[in-house]
Amino acid sequence: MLRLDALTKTYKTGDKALKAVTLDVPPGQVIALIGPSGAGKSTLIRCINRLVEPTSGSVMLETTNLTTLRPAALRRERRRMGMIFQEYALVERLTVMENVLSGRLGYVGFWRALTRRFPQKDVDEAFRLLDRVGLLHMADKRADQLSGGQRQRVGICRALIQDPALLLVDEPTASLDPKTSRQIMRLICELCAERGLAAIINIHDVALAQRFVARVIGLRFGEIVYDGPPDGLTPEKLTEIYGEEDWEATIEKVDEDDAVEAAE
Ligand SMILES: Nc1ncnc2c1ncn2[C@@H]1O[C@H](COP(=O)(O)OP(=O)(O)OP(=O)(O)O)[C@@H](O)[C@H]1O
Repeated sequence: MLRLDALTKTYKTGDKALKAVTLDVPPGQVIALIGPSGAGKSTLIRCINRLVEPTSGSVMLETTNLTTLRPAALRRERRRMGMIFQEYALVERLTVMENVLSGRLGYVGFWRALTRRFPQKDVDEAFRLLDRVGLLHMADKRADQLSGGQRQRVGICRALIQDPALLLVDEPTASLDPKTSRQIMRLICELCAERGLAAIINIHDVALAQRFVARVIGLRFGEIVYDGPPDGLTPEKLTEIYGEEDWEATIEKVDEDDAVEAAE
């Protein structure tokens, strides 16, 4: 459903953030993107919806080449790509419900958006989504009254109400504690499975990636150096991706997490 072909990004500073990355994402597949700081993970995610303009190569979303679209057509295609951010990107002074409905701004007309009069079906869907993520009782609360985990749930609802074909998720748990991180990763993966939604999740926590997804992509210096199942991430592979470190500890941590999870 998504194909990146020789996708390259060289920033004006000369940084080669992506070097001819080629990647196929089948419908409904959830991918974790791992790699050290500066490997190009955020750049890859942002080149897909062109928040960052690729230097060369192509991004095909189903039959549409996103890299050649003009602004109006790009705006339409962006509706099909929900984005979830590390810092949630909520409007603090708006309510939870208003933040979720803002995911529909790409669909409703200008005047409706200005007066925030959304169609009833959008409001109904927002209630359904909030119920699904356990935040129905918070619908009227202002975003600035929520915890980090609750904010991210609102961010997830806002992305899903777009009715996307693909989720682009940039460090969804980087600002959260370990238990909340696990809950958020599980929620994202469950929702993708329920909706048959494909996702690319940029996540720096290897143990979390290994725990929740079936396919992991390892990036290093803008190139894919691993593409496979989580249990193929041996200490040697992780060293290849990240450089020297004691990976036995990370891999064991997954087992420990299982025990913690079972106890919770
Ligand atoms: N706006 C920019 N201008 C110039 N160089 C940039 C810009 N954004 C990123 N880079 C460079 O591109 C490379 C990849 O950065 P990117 O943020 O994509 O990596 P990352 O894997 O997401 O890292 P992190 O995990 O630290 O967020 C780095 O060398 C970075 O310095």
